Amino acid sequence: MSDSSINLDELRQRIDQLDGDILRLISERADCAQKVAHVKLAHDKDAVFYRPEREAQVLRRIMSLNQGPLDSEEMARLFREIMSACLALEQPIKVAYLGPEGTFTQQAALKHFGESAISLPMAAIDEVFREVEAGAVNYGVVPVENSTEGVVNHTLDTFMDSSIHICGEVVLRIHHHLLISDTTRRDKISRIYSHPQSFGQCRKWLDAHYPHAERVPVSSNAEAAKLVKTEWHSAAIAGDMAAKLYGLERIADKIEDRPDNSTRFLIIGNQQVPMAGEDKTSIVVAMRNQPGALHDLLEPFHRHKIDLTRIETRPSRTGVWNYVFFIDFKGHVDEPRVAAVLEEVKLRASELRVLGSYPQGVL
Ligand SMILES: O=C(O)C(=O)C[C@]1(C(=O)O)C=C[C@@H](O)C=C1
Repeated sequence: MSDSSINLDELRQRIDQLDGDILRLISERADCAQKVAHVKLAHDKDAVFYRPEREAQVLRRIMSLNQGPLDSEEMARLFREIMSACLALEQPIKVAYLGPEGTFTQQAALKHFGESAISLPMAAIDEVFREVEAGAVNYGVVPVENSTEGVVNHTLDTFMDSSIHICGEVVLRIHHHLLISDTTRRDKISRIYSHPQSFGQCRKWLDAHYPHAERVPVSSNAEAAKLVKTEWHSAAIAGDMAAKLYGLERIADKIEDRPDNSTRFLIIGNQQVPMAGEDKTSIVVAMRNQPGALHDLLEPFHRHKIDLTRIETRPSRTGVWNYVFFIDFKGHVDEPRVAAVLEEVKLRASELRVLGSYPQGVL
């Protein structure tokens, strides 16, 4: 036996030993989570099992303890899955997302809740809201803004008619690929299907590589991938999940014009989330139509040194809501300085609603 094979055997024995230890520790952890569930139920028969603030703390702690060789994000992803399985033991979590299957929103849902969550596709954003409001699912996931294409107006508009809370956020790096099926003639591609936002995100690449192909907008990237299965002269722009789901081949990878192309998704639910330590708050404010309204609204944030991360204006759909602003800022409503700012804003606005305070996306 050569030296290298002795080493290999020894190393594999060590790995077997470690796997046994990891297995025992994960089982012990799962046992603890089950006990946590009993404690929660003993206090409240309608106990809430999913705790976004605790999950964010667990993942941040793992990332700060990690010393390699795996990188911290990779390590956090492994713990994400362990926690997801532990939560499923407490209560299987149902999550509605903007479908169909294979969309980036499904990818975001799984990134946030882990693979043990039961994810259910919905045909439209308002359907995701409705399912959560009706209690048919525990949580929902909807896209809210893309770094290249901007805000998803439909999501913001739906918040105006809903009493739902934001419980979390997740940011997903969006990589688009050009996909074909096994029957596609790759030298004869004359039609490309995708979602309008994805066409927007890959405009320059398409102009350079397929200037003459017809660009056909469809309701989702997954739908685009599905259509390509049956057409020999068509391709689709979609992500990894859709490619795998429909067994398509990637003939060009990462064709988005901006390498940092990412989409932010919101987790919506019926629960208010306690402070995690690094939180964000989203509010919607209606101001009367008068000069200086926006300045009046923002001035208290500036004075209390609160960091705004986003502000969007949407047309009001009722008489009362003249100007409607969606504002995100760092901090939690339970922090005194945030509570003070909101008190001031309330005096200046015709309407103020806190959509939610929630942990800043960790992964
Ligand atoms: O700490 C809790 O409340 C738990 O239920 C345990 C646990 C975990 O596995 O760490 C599981 C699910 C919750 O969402 C948060 C954390």
